[in-house]
Amino acid sequence: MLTIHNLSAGYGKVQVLHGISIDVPKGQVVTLIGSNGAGKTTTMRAVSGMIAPTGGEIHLNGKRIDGLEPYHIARLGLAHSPEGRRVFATMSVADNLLLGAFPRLTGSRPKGDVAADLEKAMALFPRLQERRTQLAGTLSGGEQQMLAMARAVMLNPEVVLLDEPSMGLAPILVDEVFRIIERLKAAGTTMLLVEQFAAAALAVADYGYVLENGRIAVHGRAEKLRNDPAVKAAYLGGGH
Ligand SMILES: Nc1ncnc2c1ncn2[C@@H]1O[C@H](COP(=O)(O)OP(=O)(O)OP(=O)(O)O)[C@@H](O)[C@H]1O
Repeated sequence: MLTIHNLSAGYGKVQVLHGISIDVPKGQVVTLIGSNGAGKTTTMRAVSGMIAPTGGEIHLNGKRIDGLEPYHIARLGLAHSPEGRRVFATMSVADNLLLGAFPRLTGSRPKGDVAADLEKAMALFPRLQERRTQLAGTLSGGEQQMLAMARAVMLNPEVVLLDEPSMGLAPILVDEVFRIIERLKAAGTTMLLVEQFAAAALAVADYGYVLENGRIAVHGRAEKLRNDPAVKAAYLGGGH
């Protein structure tokens, strides 16, 4: 579904990713783990077109997407729920969600029934349903994070990139975020997940990649990585 081949990317003269390859098969959850600064967010940004890759190829559903503009990549079915809850603070919860469907309305993909999808998203995220007319800027951090995830789902995406969905959340909300990821997975959503809680990410994922200094150090079935002594020692100590 999503294949990243030999991807290099960075910021100006600073090269962050040095030829990484990742495969995200249809209907699976793949997690990318690594320490701060390893390049996880940079990978997500390169895939969704927020930064231009300097090398390699990215294919979505067989179509080459590297070098395309972000709106074009979104129209092709790739939704990015970015780090840091980028919601539209002065718009209502419902309007934020409808904006998530905007690439569908402007693109060549089938429009589908946006109103029905809005209700589906509300059912998946009951907290948002309770606050649907409230301005997004007045939501708590956890609720804003859920709004960013729900907005990504409104695209009816082929693939969702979830960047640190649990960042800064109280433990009870972290559990809720992982429950929602489980539900999305059960509904057949294909996801690439970046998470600080590597153990929880590997518990929900089918496959994992460990990124170290912009290179893939290890990859394998999630269960295998969870039992790998080196991965355990470096990434699975404590945490969620
Ligand atoms: N906008 C930017 N301009 C310049 N350098 C950047 C920018 N964003 C990130 N970097 C640098 O790129 C490197 C990789 O950052 P990235 O955010 O991809 O790491 P990460 O693995 O997601 O870590 P974290 O969990 O801390 O977000 C870091 O050295 C970081 O300082």
